[in-house]
Amino acid sequence: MQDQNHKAGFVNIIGNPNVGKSTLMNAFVGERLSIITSKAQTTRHRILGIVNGDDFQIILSDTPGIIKPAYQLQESMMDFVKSAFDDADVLLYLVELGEKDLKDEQFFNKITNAKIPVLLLLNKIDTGNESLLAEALAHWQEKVPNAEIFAISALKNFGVPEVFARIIELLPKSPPFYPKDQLTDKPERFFVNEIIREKILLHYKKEIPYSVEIDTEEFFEEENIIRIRSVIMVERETQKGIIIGHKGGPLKRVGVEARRDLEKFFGKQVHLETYVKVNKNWRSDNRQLKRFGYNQK
Ligand SMILES: Nc1nc2c(ncn2[C@@H]2O[C@H](COP(=O)(O)OP(=O)(O)OP(=O)(O)O)[C@@H](O)[C@H]2O)c(=O)[nH]1
Repeated sequence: MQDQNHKAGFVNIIGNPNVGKSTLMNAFVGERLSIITSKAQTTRHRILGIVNGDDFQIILSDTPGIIKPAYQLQESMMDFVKSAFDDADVLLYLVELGEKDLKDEQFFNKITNAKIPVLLLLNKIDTGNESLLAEALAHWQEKVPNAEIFAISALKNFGVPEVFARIIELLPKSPPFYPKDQLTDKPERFFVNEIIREKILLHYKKEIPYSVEIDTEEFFEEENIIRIRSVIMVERETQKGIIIGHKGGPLKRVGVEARRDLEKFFGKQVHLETYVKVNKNWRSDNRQLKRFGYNQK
């Protein structure tokens, strides 16, 4: 049954490059032990992450292109920008301490005229002192009178919980937009592990899949490609030989098939590197089990 009090909505993060958007995302997500999605591309927003709680779902996205100089903006781009402002339930305008320059007036006017709540997050306050902070607060209050201002340090997680709480207050009552059970606690690496594991289940005899754990050590997204390095962990040297197989053929097949599925899943080209490592008796080691998410105690 749907909880009548459930809240859900779209929160759009805007701001100049390098002001700390990703760091803020990580602070939100880390704190709630929630998820970052598979960077789902929708027509209007680029979803950065979804933070789920029992009674809320925050869908965070940013608006690429919005801060580019006006001369680069084409008509269609302006529509895009407009829709980003209209569709969001809350706007997070991220600035950093010391930043004053408003490079794009049109964009700035959209913020000051926004019909939805604007939270102006003054980030990186750990880099300044009190007088700089006071000056910045006064500056932004005057420039964006419709905004609620929060002084934060995304890196040090200072002020972030307060922003988080305020966002939840501002979200409209709504059922979740994305399935919560499928997304909670499952970062991108989890999906990578699952896809590789599935191929191992398909291609090896019974006992092997149960001795295997996948650990994705690297997940690095570039503009056109995602570079992934995953370890296939086994308990014994003999299992390593079986996984690699005759002239490496079976392992190669796992890699090729997993990569194909990963490309479908992430909607992007994937470079996947897999290697096999013996981790003696990992299944009997509590610390290891916890690391792989089996033992939550
Ligand atoms: N001192 C300090 N540094 C921060 C803080 N937040 C972010 N940074 C740093 O600022 C730099 C840029 O942070 P990102 O989170 O990558 O910024 P971004 O806005 O996502 O950058 P783009 O995606 O390139 O637009 C990194 O070196 C961060 O470590 C903060 O609160 N304090």
